[in-house]
Amino acid sequence: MNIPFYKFHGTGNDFIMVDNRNDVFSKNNTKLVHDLCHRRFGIGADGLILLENSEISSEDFKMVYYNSDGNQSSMCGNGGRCLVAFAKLLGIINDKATFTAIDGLHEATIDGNIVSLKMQDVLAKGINEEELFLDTGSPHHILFSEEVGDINVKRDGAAIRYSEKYESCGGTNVNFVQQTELDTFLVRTYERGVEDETYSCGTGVTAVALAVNAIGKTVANTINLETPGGKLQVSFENNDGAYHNIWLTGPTAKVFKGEFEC
Ligand SMILES: N[C@H](CCC[C@H](N)C(=O)O)C(=O)O
Repeated sequence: MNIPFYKFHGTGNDFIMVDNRNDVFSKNNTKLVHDLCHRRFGIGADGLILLENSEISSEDFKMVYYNSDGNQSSMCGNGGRCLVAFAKLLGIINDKATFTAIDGLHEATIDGNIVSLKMQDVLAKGINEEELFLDTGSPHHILFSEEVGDINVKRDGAAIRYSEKYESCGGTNVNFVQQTELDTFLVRTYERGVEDETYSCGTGVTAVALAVNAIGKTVANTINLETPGGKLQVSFENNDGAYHNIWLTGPTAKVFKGEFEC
């Protein structure tokens, strides 16, 4: 069977998008997803995302996310943003969306190629710079640096991702952060399940934005995150460490359409 796909990226975090409302995709075929995401022998992507019908009629669709290792994984912020753009292209939505992902319900808005995605609430009480870990739909360890450009992200990220500290919980993503202005931070991310640096990570920059506010590096509640793949913005409200009304905003792009056999 030939299955059509679209290739999208959100600030360089790139995905194979499949309209699976007719359940055409073999969802337990880890090898297929891995091979499709392979940068040399496949289409090439950080992940693969299925758009499916939601069991809840008031929702526009459901998101199923796979990392490029072929395994289903936790929430993907950039992938969620790209999925909203994909749903718009398919004519499923107009300028707003409500969908279910593995971490629950998400609202989103789209204006041109800019998608804003509402993230789940996060409790960031009592965190400190020495032990910065937040789960924003995916797990994120955060480290600060004077010069993120000098870091070997693949080597140093993997060391933390595979460390004993995170072994029992399936590992973590790792974000290296450099403050450049009061409300602006450079972020480089090692992604679990890609097992390499990605050009950006939506749940990662969300974790960074909440963390820098929670530990007092900024009092801003709209944070600019600059990643190798582009610029993202995270805005939020904070009630004594309980972060809510968290929105991840940034560009998305459709790169090409194709089809694969399976
Ligand atoms: N690799 C992540 C999921 C994708 C996160 C990232 N692509 C994003 O935009 O949030 C994990 O397995 O925890």
